[in-house]
Amino acid sequence: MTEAPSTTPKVESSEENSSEEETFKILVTHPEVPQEALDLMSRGCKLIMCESLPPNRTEILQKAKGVHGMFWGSHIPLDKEVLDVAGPQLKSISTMSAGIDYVDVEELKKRKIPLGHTPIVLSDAVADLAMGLMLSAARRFHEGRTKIDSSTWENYHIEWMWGQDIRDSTVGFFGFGSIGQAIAKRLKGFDIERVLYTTRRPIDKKLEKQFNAQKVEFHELLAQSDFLFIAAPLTPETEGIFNSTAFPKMKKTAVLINIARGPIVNQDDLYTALKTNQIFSAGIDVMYPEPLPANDKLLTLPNIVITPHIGSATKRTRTDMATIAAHNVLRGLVGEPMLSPAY
Ligand SMILES: O=C(O)C(=O)CO
Repeated sequence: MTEAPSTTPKVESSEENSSEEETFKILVTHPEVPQEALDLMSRGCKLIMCESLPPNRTEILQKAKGVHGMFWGSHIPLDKEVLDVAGPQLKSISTMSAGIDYVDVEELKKRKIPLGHTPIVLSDAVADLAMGLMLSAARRFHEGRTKIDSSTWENYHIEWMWGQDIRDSTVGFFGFGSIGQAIAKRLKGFDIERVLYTTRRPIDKKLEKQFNAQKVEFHELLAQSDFLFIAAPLTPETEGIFNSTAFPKMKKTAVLINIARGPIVNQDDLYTALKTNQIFSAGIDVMYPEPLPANDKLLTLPNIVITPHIGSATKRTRTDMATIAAHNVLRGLVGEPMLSPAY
């Protein structure tokens, strides 16, 4: 990779004639950050490693004082308290995630601290998982497994375990950024009829053409989609938007897939929609809370496939995310533009 900053990160010493060369200190908030990223950062900087698993806020707060950079390796809230504890010398932060809903972005902007994150590089892995959820929810993988376990395998019925066809379907995207487009690319082999989408930001006309995609209003997306992917960030506008008002507008045969953030869907309302067959099924990789308690009522339903937030969980993807986050932090320290700035 050639993304290292053009100068070696060094603190400008405030002491005249200081003989001791000071180096930047970077707080690494997760003990399992891939070695490639640690090697990059430790070349010119001193790493302050957090050791707790699961990562814990108390340890982060204990170790944050006086650091210049933060490699934020978990989804623990990154807020005013953390920034206050760290102090005014803090000049660069990167998350190791695409979503930054757990970061107080306004507070960071106010303090003029650059923030990096790691979108794009995970889009393929997340899209692969989304395809898996789509197929397994459409064709009832989870329910099928329970039929085997309970010796109720009854395929002598012609209509037993009928699922939904993907060919000739209308696929909707709530959010059509990098992840949505990676899913649409994969769908090209499935002979779907058309793609509908909603987005905050307009997308390139060339992309619309490439995916035969059409921008629609949210209510049309709900009414027309046979498969509906949620691939948008969690914001005050998207929180809870899939709720008891939205589900009755969807087709009874619709399959909902969420690989973005749990709270975009009102989970109680999703439970009711699945239980009462307002929609056919769902496949979700994200939910709330995470981890989902083993006694959560969603887990009692036959028509939902649930994975434990593993969208980006492959060795290559997580290593790339960590490496990009490390470059972001290093670049922020020397005042260079980050590889993938969040703003
Ligand atoms: O990077 C993120 O935001 C994720 O949730 C990865 O799955």
